[in-house]
Amino acid sequence: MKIKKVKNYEEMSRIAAELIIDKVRSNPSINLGLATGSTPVGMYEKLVQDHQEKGTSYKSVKTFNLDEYIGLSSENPNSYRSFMNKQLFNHIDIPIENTHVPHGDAKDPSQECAEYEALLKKNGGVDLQILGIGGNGHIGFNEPGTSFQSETHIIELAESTRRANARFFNSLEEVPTQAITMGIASIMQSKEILLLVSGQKKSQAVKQLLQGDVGEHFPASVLKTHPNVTIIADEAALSEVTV
Ligand SMILES: N[C@@H]1[C@@H](O)[C@H](O)[C@@H](COP(=O)(O)O)O[C@@H]1O
Repeated sequence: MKIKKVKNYEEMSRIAAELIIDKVRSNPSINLGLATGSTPVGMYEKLVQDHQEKGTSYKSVKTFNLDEYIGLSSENPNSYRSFMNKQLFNHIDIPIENTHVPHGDAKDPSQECAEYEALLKKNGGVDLQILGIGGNGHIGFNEPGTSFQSETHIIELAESTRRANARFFNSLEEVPTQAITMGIASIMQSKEILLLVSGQKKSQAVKQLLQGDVGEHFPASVLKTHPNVTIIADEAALSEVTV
């Protein structure tokens, strides 16, 4: 894993956006794997700004999001589909049919998982996957204990994850208990991975990632076995380790 140490959230967002813009310009039909959460918001803002000012086009780009809450329709403001439309898709020239987020309100969530995995394969997989990390080491919504062999599947959200994400909802009770997430194996099939980490509250997770063992107890540790991972982390996130 390559580690790029940056000053703060702003610099992390800028460098991540520059990397993506470079990739999109050199491969206009790239398949991007996208993440939600607070971490990539600044990066999306910069992609939108660049599109508006410099005209980087996403006409032939395809996107595949990591996960979605089960039970939330795409119109629900807390769905990851709404998040992506609001943060990115509505502001760039990507055809909406090129954007993929698992359907959280699918009648048969298991079938939706199988179809999402098939969709990834049919499109040749993800070229560049953007990731954030949960405080407990989750990537996508793959909670501790998830098999490294897992493909897109249904997950019971950890209590700590529901609490961390409750800030987006009116109350903790409203946070869904399950999600559909790309599996660890699905994520690992990506040709390249970019992990973004910012802030003191992620410093223990970063320490465990960099200094701990590889194992299913800490999902992000699998990234150490991938040949092409870059971590962009700010000083606060790296405050517990020396790099
Ligand atoms: N499913 C998402 C992840 O994809 C995200 O990386 C993580 C961290 O979120 P944040 O960036 O808000 O800290 O938690 C969420 O639960």
